[in-house]
Amino acid sequence: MKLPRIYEGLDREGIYLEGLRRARATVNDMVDHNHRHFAIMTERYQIANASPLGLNFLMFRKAIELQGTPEQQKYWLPLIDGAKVNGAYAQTEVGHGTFVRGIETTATFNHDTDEFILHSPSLTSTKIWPGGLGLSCSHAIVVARLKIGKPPVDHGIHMFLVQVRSMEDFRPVDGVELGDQGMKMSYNGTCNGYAKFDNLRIPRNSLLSAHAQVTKDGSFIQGKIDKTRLLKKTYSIMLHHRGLIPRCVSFALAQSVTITARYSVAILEFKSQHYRILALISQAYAILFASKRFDIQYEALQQDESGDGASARLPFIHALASGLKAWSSTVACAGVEEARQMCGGHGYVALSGLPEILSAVSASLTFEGENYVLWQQLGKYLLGQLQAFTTGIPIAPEMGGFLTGIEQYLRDEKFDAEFKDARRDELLDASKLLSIFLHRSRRLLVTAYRQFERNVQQLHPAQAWNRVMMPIISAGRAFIEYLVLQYYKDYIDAISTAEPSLLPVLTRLYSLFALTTVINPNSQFTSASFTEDGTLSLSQIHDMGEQIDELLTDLLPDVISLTDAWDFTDASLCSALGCRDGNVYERLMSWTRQIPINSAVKESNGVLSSMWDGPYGMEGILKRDIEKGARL
Ligand SMILES: Cc1cc2nc3c(=O)[nH]c(=O)nc-3n(C[C@H](O)[C@H](O)[C@H](O)COP(=O)(O)OP(=O)(O)OC[C@H]3O[C@@H](n4cnc5c(N)ncnc54)[C@H](O)[C@@H]3O)c2cc1C
Repeated sequence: MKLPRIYEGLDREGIYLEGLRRARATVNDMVDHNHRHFAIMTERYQIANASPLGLNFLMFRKAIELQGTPEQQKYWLPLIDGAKVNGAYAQTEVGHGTFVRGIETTATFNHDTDEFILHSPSLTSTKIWPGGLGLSCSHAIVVARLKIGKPPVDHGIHMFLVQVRSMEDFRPVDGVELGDQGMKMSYNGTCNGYAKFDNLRIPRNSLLSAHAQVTKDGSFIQGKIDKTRLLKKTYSIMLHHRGLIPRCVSFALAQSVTITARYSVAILEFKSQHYRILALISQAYAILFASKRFDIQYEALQQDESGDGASARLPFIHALASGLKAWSSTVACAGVEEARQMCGGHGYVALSGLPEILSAVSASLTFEGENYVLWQQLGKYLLGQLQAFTTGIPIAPEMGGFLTGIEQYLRDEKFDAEFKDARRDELLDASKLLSIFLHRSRRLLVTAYRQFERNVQQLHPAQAWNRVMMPIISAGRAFIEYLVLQYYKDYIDAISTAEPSLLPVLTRLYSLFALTTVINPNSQFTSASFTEDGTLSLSQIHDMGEQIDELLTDLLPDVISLTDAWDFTDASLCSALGCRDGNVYERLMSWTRQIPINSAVKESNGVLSSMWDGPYGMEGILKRDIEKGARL
């Protein structure tokens, strides 16, 4: 029962060096054995940007793959794959995160020297947050405004591949100030950092030039690639990274429920524990199945070379990636926190592994598109599709099934929904459950659409949008929950022939996921949004509660198999509470005794000498002169 090394060094430098040690081990493994296992997730199943060498294979490589010329790719990709360079992706600035169009860093072409001058013109233009940039990166993709001519003409935002440290001694090159951001909620094994450029000269071929080039004479040439392919390539980087998040957060949630299930074996009979663990397990599976479906659609888009097909698909996939990312990270983050609470005080201690998983997953609410901004991107798409539908403009093929039938909602007709008078036992039927989610999603979309249409007659569109933002976000969330349930159902349908033995448990889990989304003790909005129009009755909600109870009883014997099925190793969980052998208390106390501060105390007869007689030690407090006459 040896204490994992990550708990040994608790100073900033120690934690970073531990992160680097682990990163080196995984990268060496990839290079030596020619695989890509850790290119997306670390050995602890965190998104690879948690590692100081992670963004090299993730964002740095992808940017060159999609935005570099064949020559640039030929030169750089082998260096990346062989870990001969370590790259970061530097887009965010102190003053500009979500608002990418506001980026201030400039790359001005200098005709005389055939170079760009990379410069941070203000405090707010300082690059901040790039993973690995603080201490570990030799290179970075820097997103900057391209300027050419006298007076300079702004050609918009472009990507530049920039060397930021010497390959000899790893010092920052002249003209770049680099630094670490210090301790964060999590991600402390890497060095998210800042970079300030002071007229740094970089060669003309630093511009990633697949789609736009600057010639020696300073001409700006847009690539000949057609508009759809250009859009596809530009969006692909974002879609790729955004699309990875559901998969990664499903693992984070699954890790937490695995730890909590193993910790809870003796207390699973408590209904609240029983309810919470199984609801969370069902969510982890729902996110995983949805992410698999997204991967298939993303891959199909990549393979689709036809102009029309790809251009029709792209907006849907973009909206899907935004919504799935926002939904899955929100659900996973709340779920990991719930799992932590379920372990009581032990879940709060670092040795449980849960605080690290929680704080890491909470970063995914913010990066790759802040969630509330992403909900709006989805909302914009949905409102646009509904408007197209109502005015007879062709809609995306993926939206056909959803929008066909929405006329009833637009006409305010009474609903004869197929679930309207569904009896108690019918409320477990997969198709009926799906139709409940479809109804709610269509209804909320029409509500938001109407409110927007009303407001936009009196206000500027941006003001109207702002006023209706919350209903739009609710409509987006309901749409994603409907899709996730649809994907879950498709997955079960597919598995019914491939793995029929899994069908009963996965079907129950599906129903539990759906019903606990409707009846969510933690969210009044959720239940209300299913019932407020009266189509689903209160007595049906009561029946759902009873069905949940029965599902919980049926699923109880499967809790451990459902979490073991993720097959996490003890080493990847790093949890005193969650090892496979279930030896919780013995391991917790064994690891606690091995924490360096406790070892030091033990070696000096049970007292940490610096705390007793050091400059601010306890001795000075307890043995201070007591004022005459004072009472203790
Ligand atoms: C762990 C971590 C790693 C990161 N790694 C990288 C990296 O490798 N490279 C990189 O370039 N960046 C990285 N980032 C930065 C990240 O991409 C940004 O933090 C993110 O884009 C959000 O931008 P911001 O921090 O400026 O927040 P803001 O966008 O300013 O958000 C602040 C608040 O304003 C709200 N808001 C903003 N715009 C709108 C709007 N239009 N409508 C409604 N509300 C709005 C948001 O909802 C939020 O509540 C990382 C961040 C984290 C936390």
